[in-house]
Amino acid sequence: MKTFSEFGLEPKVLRAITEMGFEESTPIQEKAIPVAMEGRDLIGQAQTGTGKTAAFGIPLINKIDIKEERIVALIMCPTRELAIQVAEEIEKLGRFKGIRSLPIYGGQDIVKQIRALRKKPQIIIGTPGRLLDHINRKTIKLDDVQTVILDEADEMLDMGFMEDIQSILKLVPDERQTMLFSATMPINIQKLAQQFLTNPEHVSVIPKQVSAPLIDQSYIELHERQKFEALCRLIDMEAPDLAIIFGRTKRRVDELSEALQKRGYTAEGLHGDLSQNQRDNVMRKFRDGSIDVLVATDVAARGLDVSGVTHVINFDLPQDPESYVHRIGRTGRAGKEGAAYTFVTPREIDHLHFIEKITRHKISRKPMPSLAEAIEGKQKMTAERVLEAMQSDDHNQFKGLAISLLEQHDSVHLLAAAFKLLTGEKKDIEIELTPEDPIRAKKRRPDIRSNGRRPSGSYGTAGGARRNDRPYGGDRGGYRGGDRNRRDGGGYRDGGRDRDRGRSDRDNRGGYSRSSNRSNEETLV
Ligand SMILES: Nc1ncnc2c1ncn2[C@@H]1O[C@H](COP(=O)(O)OP(=O)(O)OP(=O)(O)O)[C@@H](O)[C@H]1O
Ligand SMILES: [Mg+2]
Repeated sequence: MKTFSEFGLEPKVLRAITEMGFEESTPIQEKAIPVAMEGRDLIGQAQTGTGKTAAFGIPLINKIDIKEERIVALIMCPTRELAIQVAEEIEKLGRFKGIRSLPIYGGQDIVKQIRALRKKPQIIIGTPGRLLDHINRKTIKLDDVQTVILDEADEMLDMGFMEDIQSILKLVPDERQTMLFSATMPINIQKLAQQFLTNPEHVSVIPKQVSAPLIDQSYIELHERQKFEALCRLIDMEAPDLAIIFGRTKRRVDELSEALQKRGYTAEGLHGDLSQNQRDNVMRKFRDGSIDVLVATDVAARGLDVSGVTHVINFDLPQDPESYVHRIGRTGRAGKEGAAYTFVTPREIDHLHFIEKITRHKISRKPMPSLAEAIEGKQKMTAERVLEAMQSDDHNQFKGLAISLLEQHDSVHLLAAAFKLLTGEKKDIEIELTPEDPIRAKKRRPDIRSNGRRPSGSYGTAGGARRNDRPYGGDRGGYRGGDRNRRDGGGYRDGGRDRDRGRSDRDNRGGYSRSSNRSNEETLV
């Protein structure tokens, strides 16, 4: 892997990269940065968690003239949380150069945004709905934009976003550099890219499977009514540091997070019907570890980078292979390992096989965790917590109590009772969730995933992409990040009260309707 000093970047940009703890470039960065620095349009595809943000962020920051007082670059993201996160990374990369960037997304006070826009940011990172709002109010002008980036391009160009993106890009001069990035590039992105890109270079780092290599993928076959018990057992057995649980609908997420709380887990839900304030709070708590379990709709499937996520659990099977790849990609990031579990009801098995086929990765079957395994996991966890607490000195105040209790009671009984309390055991609380309908297998012509040249079922690298000659699997060399504290939750702004108007409502809900699920839209994200 190349070190960043080999790209010919400005010293101030290099310094920012070093400060972020990046030592070597990742494969997509190594390939995309030089192409982007030539000013060419590009389509960049690489597995989840492999540094695509910096792959476009670094050349962008390097390129911008610091004296510029106009908006010269536009980054579009499908969700608010992602816009916030990308803005943070851009901010860090541009810190020493003094680049001014601004996130613009729905749910935040528009007046506040207008005030911030007066400071003449050079880069806007936004969600399409709110961007259009500003364009219509003439508070954002795109006449001087020279670089456009669509993060999660396939999602952005999905039917739900297409119209907005078209309206926005019409206002950007044709003489510009346009870059698309995503871990998944369905073949139809080609047609769409033709509209927006000029002679793009395809930069792809997808060895043979599109999902990230360090994720251990398994599924558990069970009935709908067994899911909640299985989930609790799985969490107990696996004792994740941080886990994201994906549910199909907002109602599902609400019910599930409430049920988990009742059973004593620190869980909260994230979906597009919450206020921006609530969404920000949930994300902040998850990033700083004050909740261990995030229950979310697909609003959290794309791009979110929270370090310490060891587990992703698909409580409901995702609608399509792309969603599967992105959901599980919330773990196993930046060279770390992760585990992904998917619950599948008997009627959904075909759909699971379809996902396996398209992603070209076998998902291994695991039995439903037994009660014994769950109890063992929980006990181990509790013992670890107690032993950890013993290492620190701040339990001295309890020593007197311990001595006096031990004089009166049997030590084994005493400790066992304390353990019981500590495990927060609340198994007797009855939980009932509203059942969800099973996902039906959708037969998709296999070749729409491929670039037309590869065998059916192959996951398309972007168009005529040059396949990476070197498998990426297991190569952790590219990641020797220092001790970057990603869980500081910094930069999460308080949401405003205003709601997006009409057309940006999708953005306000933070969700995105997929063309394939239109009829089912209410229940999605
Ligand atoms: N060169 C590098 N060295 C070490 N860590 C890096 C490097 N580049 C990026 N990272 C870190 O890797 C993590 C994942 O990066 P990023 O979010 O950009 O992934 P991504 O490819 O966009 O994933 P997704 O497809 O899920 O959006 C981030 O925490 C980022 O800071
Ligand atoms: Mg990303």
